[in-house]
Amino acid sequence: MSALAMNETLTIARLGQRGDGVAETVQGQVFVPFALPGESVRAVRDGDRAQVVEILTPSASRIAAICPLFTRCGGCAAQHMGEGLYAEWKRQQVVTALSRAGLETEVLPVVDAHGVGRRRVTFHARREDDGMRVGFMVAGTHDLIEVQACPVLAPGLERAPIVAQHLANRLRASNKPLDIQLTASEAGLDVDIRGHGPAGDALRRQLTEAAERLDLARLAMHGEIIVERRAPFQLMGKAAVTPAPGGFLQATSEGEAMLSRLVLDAIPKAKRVADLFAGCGPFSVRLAEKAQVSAFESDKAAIQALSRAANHTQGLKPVAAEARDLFRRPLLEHELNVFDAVVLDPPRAGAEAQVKRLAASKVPLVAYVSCDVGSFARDAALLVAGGYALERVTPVDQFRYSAHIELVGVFRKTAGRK
Ligand SMILES: C[S@@+](CC[C@H](N)C(=O)[O-])C[C@H]1O[C@@H](n2cnc3c(N)ncnc32)[C@H](O)[C@@H]1O
Repeated sequence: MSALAMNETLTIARLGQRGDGVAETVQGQVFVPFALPGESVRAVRDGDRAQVVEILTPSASRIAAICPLFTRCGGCAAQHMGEGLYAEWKRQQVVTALSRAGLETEVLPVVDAHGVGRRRVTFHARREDDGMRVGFMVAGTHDLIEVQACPVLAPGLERAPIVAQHLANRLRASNKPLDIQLTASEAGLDVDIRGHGPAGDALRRQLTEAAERLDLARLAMHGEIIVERRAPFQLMGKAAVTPAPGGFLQATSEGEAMLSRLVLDAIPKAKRVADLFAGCGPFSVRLAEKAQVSAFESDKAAIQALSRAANHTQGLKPVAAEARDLFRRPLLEHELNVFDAVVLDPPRAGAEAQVKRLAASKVPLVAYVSCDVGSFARDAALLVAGGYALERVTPVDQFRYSAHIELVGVFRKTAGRK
């Protein structure tokens, strides 16, 4: 904190996008982590940020955090918000982004999709004087905080902190900072370690022995499988999908099911559907219960996982899966026009190149799943300019207590290009 730090009383006017309280002062906005609208707080200010020293008048919406590490661990931003305030804060992020892009539509209430909790967690590990330290990053620092249990994780990840510590200890000789990602699957823990570099034969033997001892389903390094004792799978509709190590997965299984339901509801009669940015196929395998699906995705391993799952699931209509970079080689209008509906679920950057082609197409319905309200609003404006009406947006919360929000937007072609 600088020598200019000041201790003063601030009144919180609203919540910022990341969940900080925001006070309006004569010097401009001040962001106050863990303060709520309507609260008066004594705080130490440093530039446009301030740390609460004392809450003078607590908000009626303030609740007790469920985790003793809240405010120290960087994982959660919003355990102190009551349910109503929390849901409206998340919904407003969507409303604000759309209105900034000049878009008007119905934004439905936030759908809670936490379910039994997050099915994937990444621990950071690094060597310190007294051994390997394993934990989460402390918010805004490079410090690690050790975590014995994390209440936002699914029960299948209960052993995750112990497993991560054990694996980190085995890898201590490398002296490298590691990311240890653990995913709860139906067959047990699926682990992928990053940061170590290639494993030689001796280390592979050691890790195989560790996987036995820890009863892991699969252990990989940098996405390369060291040992697969049982194929780790996720149930997606009627399909059992084994994602590639470290491959994308929706954060909760409830979130994946909810996003899929919203997508299916948006395009109920479609007979030919394109699933763009399909990942390992959670939408494709569910859509294929009723429609012929063409899936596109840049990650070859994800496409293989999708194809394998679709081929092994009884009663699905054909699923054609193609590895394709949709930023560089988006589907063109003539390729798009054969579909009754297009589903797209791009990464945070959105899908500008693909959406420009979609805007110029004749596809009647588009279901756009997004994990970033800013890129969604930009892309939505392009679709609207191309003659689509944005009928509704449903925010979906699968990252409980974080500032993150997902959504499903439904677009219908109503006119030619404007
Ligand atoms: C938000 S994930 C969605 C995946 C899938 N729909 C799901 O629900 O699991 C975004 C996907 O886009 C893929 N992706 C990223 N960049 C891409 C690109 N340039 N072209 C095609 N796919 C891309 C990622 O590999 C990832 O699988």
